[in-house]
Amino acid sequence: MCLPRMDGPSVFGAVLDRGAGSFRLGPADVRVPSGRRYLPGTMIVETTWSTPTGWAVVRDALLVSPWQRDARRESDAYQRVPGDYRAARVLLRTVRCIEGEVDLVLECEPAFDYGRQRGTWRYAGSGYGAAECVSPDHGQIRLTTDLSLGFEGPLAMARHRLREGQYVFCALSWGDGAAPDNFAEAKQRMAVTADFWHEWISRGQFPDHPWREYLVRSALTLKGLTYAPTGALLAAATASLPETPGGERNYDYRYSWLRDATYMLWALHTLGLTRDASDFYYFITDLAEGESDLQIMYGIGGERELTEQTLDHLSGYEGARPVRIGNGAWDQRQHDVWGVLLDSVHLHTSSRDQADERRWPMLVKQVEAALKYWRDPDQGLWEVRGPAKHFTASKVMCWVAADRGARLALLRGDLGRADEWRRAADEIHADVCANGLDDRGVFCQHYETKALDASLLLIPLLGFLPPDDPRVRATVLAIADELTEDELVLRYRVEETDDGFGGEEGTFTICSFWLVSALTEIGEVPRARALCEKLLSYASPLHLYAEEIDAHSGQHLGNFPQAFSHLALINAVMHLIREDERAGDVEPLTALLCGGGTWRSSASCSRNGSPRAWWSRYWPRSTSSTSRCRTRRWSPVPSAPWCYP
Ligand SMILES: OC[C@H]1O[C@H](O[C@H]2O[C@H](CO)[C@@H](O)[C@H](O)[C@H]2O)[C@H](O)[C@@H](O)[C@@H]1O
Repeated sequence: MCLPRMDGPSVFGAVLDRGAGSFRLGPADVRVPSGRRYLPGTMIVETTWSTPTGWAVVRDALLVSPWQRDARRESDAYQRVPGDYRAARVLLRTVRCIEGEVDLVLECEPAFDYGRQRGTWRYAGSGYGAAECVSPDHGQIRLTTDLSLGFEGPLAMARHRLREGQYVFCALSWGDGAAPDNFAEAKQRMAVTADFWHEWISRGQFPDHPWREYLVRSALTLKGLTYAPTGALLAAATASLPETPGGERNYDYRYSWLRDATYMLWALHTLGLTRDASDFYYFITDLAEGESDLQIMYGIGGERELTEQTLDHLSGYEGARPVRIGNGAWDQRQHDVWGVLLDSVHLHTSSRDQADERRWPMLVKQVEAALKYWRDPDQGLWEVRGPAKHFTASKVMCWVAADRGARLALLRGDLGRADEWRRAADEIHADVCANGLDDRGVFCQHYETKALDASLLLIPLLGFLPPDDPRVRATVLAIADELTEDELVLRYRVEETDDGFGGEEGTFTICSFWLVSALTEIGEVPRARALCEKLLSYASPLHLYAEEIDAHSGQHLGNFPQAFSHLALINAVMHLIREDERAGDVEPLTALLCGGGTWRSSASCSRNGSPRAWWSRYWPRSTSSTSRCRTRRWSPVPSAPWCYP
């Protein structure tokens, strides 16, 4: 747990070193729970314990509260428009004994500043139920409980025999967070938090399908990675969980990458969850105004410098060192950055038929940057720390910037720019097709290699070429056959790519889910379905995914939960569900998404803001009603013949 923000220094960091702070509430004599789950549709975790004497259920939640209209504005005040709820700055834990009796123990041992500083406990008030732990340099945290607390050095403890039907709570609060005073209030505030999550998730449109729960959990996870005061979206909730057991590929992902964030919005859009997008665009617009070049990533408060350092006092997860915070990629040049932003804005703008005027100058700058730099080498979307290369995927993304820029310019009636950017897009397209292929007709990692790279699975997904193009088919199948371990996809072969680090890495989950989508696109549906089923079988018991999977052990590797994996899961699963609909297995999802049982005109499809399936954005499928919707949408923009009728 990191305070006061998700990118702050940890207070409980035992995952990276047993001495770096921990907080346990559970049975005294059992360490492994019988089961864990999220309460459906929420971010409340429920852990069930079986002990020799009875059963207990623990619920944990970061509380969300209705916004207090008279709330004081603080230094970390909202930069975005406040909604009805805000983070309450309280971690609430409740315990109920459901059978027999359970000896309960609470052990709270904070270690501030990534374990570098111990605090001092003292009681707050006249009883034993409230205490605060004060650190010399890092503020304080408070514990409020209906148990009786005592202190053993840096450890606050409570012991209690809980009998059937009894319940207790404890709340950890910080900043201006106000903890509940008693169990009744705790229960009520847990219910408000559940309401918040239920309200949010019910804005989405989820197909009635056996895989629905994977979609719901992925969407909630992406929402959980939102930093509401600024609109920033985090790549993952952790730092330095290793990509190789015992290895050195340990990075801090508690930042906002443009790439990760805009792909997150793409996935949420697919499910009809579009409202979070505008906050992120305002976040980026603020940053881009006054800056000549947009960075590839920012701190979640908009910080520009994210200098990497190692925390050598920490032993690392299962000994994987060094532990890194900050991220050395922050000042890299990665040429996909303009394309991901333009694609995302284009998707959201065209589905709403409205554009934000303030955003346009910022977007113009991004297209111009893509056109200025696309001929240069870069570090690529995998952020390699070896020499810059002419990465094929980066050039494709520059094409995306020009292509989406041209479409947006046309929507605005800016015919001059639309024409100029269309011609630039065609030039980049031709360059990629001339230099990015090997002699088999397979797209390669960069212009001077024959190595494969899973980022090229984006070619059909972003509409650079249609899925029935032989080069697309050859690339997708080459990756499926040659860049996999036990069918799961590597982002590249580490021995063929100088990424600046040693050692192996696991298969990249985003790439495996991209392969599901790409195989579906090229018509290899049984293979896509088998891979998707396999990937879903690797989900953690809470349906969460880390960045990577070890293909041999199934172990999740890297930071956790990782937005990349979940956003790609959403798009892969929706690809296959659409195939089911096309085969007539289930009610057409497209009809559900457009808000009724029958298709309306393309105009109503877009005007009511309903999300047309993202996969149908670029190429017509002659028999589907989606293509009617799409055909009308795209027809004014002149481009490659396969894109438009
Ligand atoms: O490959 C080395 C790089 O690995 C990390 O980057 C990866 O995570 C990013 C956040 O999800 C993602 O945007 C990127 O595409 C991934 O390759 C790490 O952040 C980099 O510092 C490191 O160089």
